[in-house]
Amino acid sequence: MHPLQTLSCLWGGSVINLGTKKHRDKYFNGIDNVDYLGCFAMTELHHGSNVQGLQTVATFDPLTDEFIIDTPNDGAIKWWIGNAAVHGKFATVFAKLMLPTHDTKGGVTDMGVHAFIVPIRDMKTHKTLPGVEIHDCGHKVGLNGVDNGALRFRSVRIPRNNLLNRFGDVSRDGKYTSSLPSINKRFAATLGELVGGRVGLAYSSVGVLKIAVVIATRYSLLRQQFGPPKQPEVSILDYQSQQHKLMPMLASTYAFHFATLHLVEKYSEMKSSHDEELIGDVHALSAGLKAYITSYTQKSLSTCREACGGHGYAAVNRFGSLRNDHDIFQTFEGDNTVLLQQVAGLLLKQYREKFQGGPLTVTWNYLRQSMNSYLAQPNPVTSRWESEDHLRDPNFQLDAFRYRTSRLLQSVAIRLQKHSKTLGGFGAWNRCLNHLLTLAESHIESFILAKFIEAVKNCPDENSRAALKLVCDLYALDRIWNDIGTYRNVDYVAPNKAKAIHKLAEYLCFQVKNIARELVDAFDLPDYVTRAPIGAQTPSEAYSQYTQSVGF
Ligand SMILES: Cc1cc2nc3c(=O)[nH]c(=O)nc-3n(C[C@H](O)[C@H](O)[C@H](O)COP(=O)(O)OP(=O)(O)OC[C@H]3O[C@@H](n4cnc5c(N)ncnc54)[C@H](O)[C@@H]3O)c2cc1C
Repeated sequence: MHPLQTLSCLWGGSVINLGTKKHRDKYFNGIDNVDYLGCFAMTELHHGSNVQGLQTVATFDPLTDEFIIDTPNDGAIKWWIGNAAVHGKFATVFAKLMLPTHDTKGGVTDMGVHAFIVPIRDMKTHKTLPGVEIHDCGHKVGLNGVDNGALRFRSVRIPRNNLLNRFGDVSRDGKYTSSLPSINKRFAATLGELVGGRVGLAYSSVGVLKIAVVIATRYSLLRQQFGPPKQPEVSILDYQSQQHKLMPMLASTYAFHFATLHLVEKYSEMKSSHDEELIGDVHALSAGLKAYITSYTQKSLSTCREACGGHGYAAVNRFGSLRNDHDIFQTFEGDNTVLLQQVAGLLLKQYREKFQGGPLTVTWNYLRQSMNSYLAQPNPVTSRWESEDHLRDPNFQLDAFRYRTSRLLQSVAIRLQKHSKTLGGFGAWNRCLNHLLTLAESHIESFILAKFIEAVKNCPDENSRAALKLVCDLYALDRIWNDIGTYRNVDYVAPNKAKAIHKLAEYLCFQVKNIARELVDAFDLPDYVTRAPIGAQTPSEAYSQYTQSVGF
């Protein structure tokens, strides 16, 4: 998805999802035909991740039936607001809703953060409206095709109807009503409506990863350096080290492809059914997959650049711009470290509910089955099994992933309980933070593997199924090997089995290399999408396109 589309989704999505019929009637067509270009103004100079710390205020004036939007100090200047500096006509401004208390002292009550539609430029002249001050946030590391602006409001008056009132409303006489009982519940519902952006980012990040993997793999097949004495040079993908850099990445790209397809499906199901359980699932999955995949892609972009040597550094071959433009995917729509903590928090909630006998939602269901067996010691017999059939058995692979998640979950729950006695909840959480992040990543990896295994099983064509199975096995065993210390520490894997896993993972890298061209071609990305001469689909054209790009 193009960043501009993400931006219009954020602005449009906020009006549609946080507003009610009157807002949809008034704004939908204008948003849809881009007459009403707008922006999503949540972040402030002093607060990004901590949305509840926002300081912009919207005070209700019962005399005029308006809200007055104010930036009380420099820390509350809206910052990084996409589309604000150049094109935006409207902004969805997140501000604390203040209601007069009707006492003699003229006090106000803070009802928590709400969203308001604030016009920022004149519809005809495009001039900035009175009371609104806008500046460009300046040149960025990447994504400079989209402007990001800073906004200050000085007593900007907007009609009461501009409150996006799906989760909380103010009546003509200044009374607050909401179907949700507390500020925290309203806040969660408001942010919960914004998961669409994360779904889009997770999906687009896989798109970026595909482009990078396609370029690096095709070039690695073409490029030749060294070889046995008096024999032709070999392709750099014949080197074990190059296979190790790129083939698990190719396998991960396939794994993420299936996981994000599932996420998009669940998201559209959620949008039509409004099913509570599904909403919880999609919230956790979108946070986890966005964080996990965008971090992985960002690291991979550097690996691909390096894997293509000097020519990988030529701007025309795109790794630099992909790396710069994608980098911020890790931060916007929720910082990855913050999002993973939400996943860990939800896992702990499920863990507590399990022990209180409550139901588990579908995505987490494996915890019910696995927790019981994993609280016992690993089986000393299976921990030694090392045959290829066993290691390539999806049951073993999934069991290993889920075992790790369950152990991490159980141990962090115990640690949190212990530390909270002396450090309090916040301190205990911070003491266990790295453990919690590992837990969240482990859960997401388990989910991704489960979806990959399902995709292999459902693949109708026998040859493609065999190829996918190979790729899936590489994904699983490479991940287990990466975390072999954890498995060894608890004797889930005995030394002989650890060795066998490593050997097989290396062999699978080699096998996947043998079908690497077909695997990248299957992404069906034409040259006008990859746009990197060294990654040209027709190998014979790669060098000539590249030399032409510098003027030969
Ligand atoms: C190009 C760009 C476009 C953007 N577009 C928009 C937009 O259109 N609208 C909008 O409202 N915002 C936008 N943003 C803002 C963006 O959403 C925020 O930057 C993002 O949410 C992160 O917040 P922050 O910058 O305050 O980071 P911080 O929260 O200050 O994070 C800084 C560091 O602290 C760490 N950290 C913070 N809290 C915790 C914690 N609890 N535990 C552990 N570590 C923590 C983070 O992991 C990070 O490493 C944009 C930003 C950029 C750069």
